[in-house]
Amino acid sequence: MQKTTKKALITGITGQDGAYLAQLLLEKGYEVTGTYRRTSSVNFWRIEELGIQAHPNLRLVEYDLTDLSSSIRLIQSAEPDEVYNLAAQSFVGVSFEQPVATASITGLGAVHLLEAIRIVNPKARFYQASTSEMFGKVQAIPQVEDTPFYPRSPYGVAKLYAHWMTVNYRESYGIFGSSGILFNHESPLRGREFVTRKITDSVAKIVLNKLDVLELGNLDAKRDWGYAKEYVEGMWRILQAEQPDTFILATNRTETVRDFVTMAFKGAGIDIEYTGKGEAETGHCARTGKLLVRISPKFYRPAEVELLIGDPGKALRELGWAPTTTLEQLCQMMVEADMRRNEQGFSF
Ligand SMILES: C[C@H]1O[C@H](OP(=O)(O)OP(=O)(O)OC[C@H]2O[C@@H](n3cnc4c(=O)[nH]c(N)nc43)[C@H](O)[C@@H]2O)[C@@H](O)[C@@H](O)C1=O
Repeated sequence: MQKTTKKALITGITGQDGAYLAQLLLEKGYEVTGTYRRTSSVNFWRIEELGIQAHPNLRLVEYDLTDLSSSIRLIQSAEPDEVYNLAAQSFVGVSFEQPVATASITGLGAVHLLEAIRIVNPKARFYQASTSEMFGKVQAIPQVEDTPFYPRSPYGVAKLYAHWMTVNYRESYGIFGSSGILFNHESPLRGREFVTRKITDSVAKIVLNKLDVLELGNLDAKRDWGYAKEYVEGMWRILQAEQPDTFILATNRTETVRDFVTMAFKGAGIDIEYTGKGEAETGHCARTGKLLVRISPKFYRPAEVELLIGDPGKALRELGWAPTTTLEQLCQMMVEADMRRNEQGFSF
């Protein structure tokens, strides 16, 4: 592989996508600056699991993207050719409880970086992590780049603002600002607050007798789930394009949360059967009848996104990007990782 001498800045390096993207860029020869937020317990387990935390071309810096002057100093010191804005308050459920913080971090944070680029180095390329949550109450099936947006959560609204500001800086100041509208993307590095990882971690715990029952919210929600490691390759390709633009990354397949639960238990050798409807629905082991899944209203959201399915045709045509990992393979990979972690007595 031809090595590059470019410099990249990744905000949110402690997250799933930040870790995978850092790994990819380091393999390509980039010098990477990765930012993390000061919290009481900064967590580097993902970059440690990928074995890149001590890479000589990786520099970790503390940064708060709600602060404009820090953003300016960050662009000055990192001197990036490419900026990937992956930092966010990214949990949809939490955004209903913390709408203002979500707006500030997820929405305004992107503008701080855009302003810093405009002031310090307008030639730096900017990638904004946009999301299928912007389609929310979907206006077309499947969703494509020009499907009208209709966000259904404070998170979706904040991301839509950041998305349009990226377009606006592109059109107003000629900044190479691109948006990847990524549909759900999962992996063994996914946080346990998200439903797929919650499910695979719980399946492992149930099999190992560390948990009794898996409690979930809306099992009917349908999502287009892909493999995060492939999606960060798409992010990189988006910034290598000749022109800044907006691209959907998705698999064009949608399944319910219930289907994912069935798949995950199957991956651990358990067939599950469901009875009842709505809040009374339960899932049982087909062989023993043991209760495995029940509904808890506390996991319902005030407004739900019922169905997402994206058409990644433009990314295939213009970037040569296409996902290859099936949902069954992805689910199996996650179940195996969680079995291993729980057997070893730790799980993040
Ligand atoms: C693309 C997009 O993808 C993600 O957003 P999300 O789709 O909200 O992801 P999730 O895994 O939290 O929920 C998926 C579905 O699953 C339902 N669901 C049922 N029961 C539980 C449950 O117990 N926990 C959770 N978390 N969800 C549940 C829940 O109601 C929803 O319908 C983020 O990365 C976001 O940052 C992003 O941009």
